[in-house]
Amino acid sequence: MNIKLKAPLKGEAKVPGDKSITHRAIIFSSLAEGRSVIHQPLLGADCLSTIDVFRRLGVTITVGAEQVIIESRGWQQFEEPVQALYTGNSGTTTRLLAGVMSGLPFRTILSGDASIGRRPMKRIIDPLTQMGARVSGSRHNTRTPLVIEPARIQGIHYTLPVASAQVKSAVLLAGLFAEAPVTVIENVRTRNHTETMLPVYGVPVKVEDKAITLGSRAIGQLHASDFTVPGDISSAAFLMVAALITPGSDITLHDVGINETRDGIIEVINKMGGAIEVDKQTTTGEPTAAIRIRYTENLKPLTIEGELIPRLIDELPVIALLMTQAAGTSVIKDAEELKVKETNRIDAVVEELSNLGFRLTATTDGMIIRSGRDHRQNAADSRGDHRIGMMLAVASLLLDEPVHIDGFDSIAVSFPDFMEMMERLGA
Ligand SMILES: O=C(O)C1=C[C@@H](OP(=O)(O)O)[C@@H](O)[C@H](O)C1
Ligand SMILES: C=C(OP(=O)(O)O)C(=O)O
Repeated sequence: MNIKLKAPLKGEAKVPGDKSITHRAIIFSSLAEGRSVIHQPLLGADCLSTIDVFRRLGVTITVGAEQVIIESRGWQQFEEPVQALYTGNSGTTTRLLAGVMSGLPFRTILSGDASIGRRPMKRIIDPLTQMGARVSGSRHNTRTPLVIEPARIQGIHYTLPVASAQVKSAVLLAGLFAEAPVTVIENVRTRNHTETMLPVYGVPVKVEDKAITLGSRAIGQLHASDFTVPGDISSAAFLMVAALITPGSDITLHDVGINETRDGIIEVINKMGGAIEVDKQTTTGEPTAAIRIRYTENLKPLTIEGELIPRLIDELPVIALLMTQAAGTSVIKDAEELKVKETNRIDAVVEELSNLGFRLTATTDGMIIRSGRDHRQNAADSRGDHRIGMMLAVASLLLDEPVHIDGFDSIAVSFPDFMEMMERLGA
């Protein structure tokens, strides 16, 4: 697709629902007996993959534009599937559901697309196996398809070897079925939606410093509940960066989730001197805000590393683009995890933006980003990765010629209305 976005961006918008939270709301609602309504869900392809899996287990799920209604007879009434369960392009679906399936009384097989087939699964197979789950993967237990046999799940005290909310959540979800308490220790904090949402669905969770604990057989306390999903800050990030880098822009994004484990991009924009105003809303559930962003000249370069990285992991491709507009050299460190996302996002960002003339160098754990641009080609490849596709579309705001982006339809994974929203804001 040929894309040339023009600015300035003006006006107000509401970004789609949070992907991580929508996945979890679908999972908890499907496991619980009764009727649950998810308000303002994300209906991107990844969340539809999670819905599809539970439909195959016999859960009735009605998808509307503003809400998803889940009517379940509870996990004990799930039907044994007669096919492998397809998880599409979604790492969250694959890893979280491996935890869930570990506790079910029948055999399941989880497999996804080619990208999922390249992503590491040993990180969940190891702790699940230690819990007594019978999970095996292809290629010496490192990849999908995952074959999961019924087993008695034991308690565990597990320290996460990688900062991953998906691994933490896989252990906690299997832990719902465990015969003894389950504790996960995370030395670097990752997104906390599993532990903050479980109590809404009736399951008490003890969070003490770095330790997250569930009681034994906690699944017994799970009940149906309604849930309102806030806007996804990871989707808002593309619009925020678009406005920051295009002269004359001034936009306000409403109802953006600003959970403290997800708000790293706000810290980055502030430290770079970007014009951002965060107006916190008083809500009972997830914290949200209206975020106003204006074009900013003379952005300051920045080095980001350490505990900040998990708080903005999915925003790094578009943050790297933002850093090309700073007056000096910026550095992203401690971000090796980018190599195992939908694609190797260190290589994808550095190579695709370098092809467009921007000045980036890959390092072992991130990248170095310099200011300025040499004119190069106007063709780029999303590599089948939604976040790379949208980052490249935002990059077109900085170019004179349209950019041809291969595989742009991958954006449907997390932000199907991205182009419509950009147009509504004047792009
Ligand atoms: O738990 C989640 O919902 C997610 C966790 C993160 O992955 P990791 O746990 O692999 O870091 C993130 O990149 C992904 O988009 C969603
Ligand atoms: C990494 C991502 O998602 P997942 O791991 O669920 O495929 C993402 O959305 O950027």
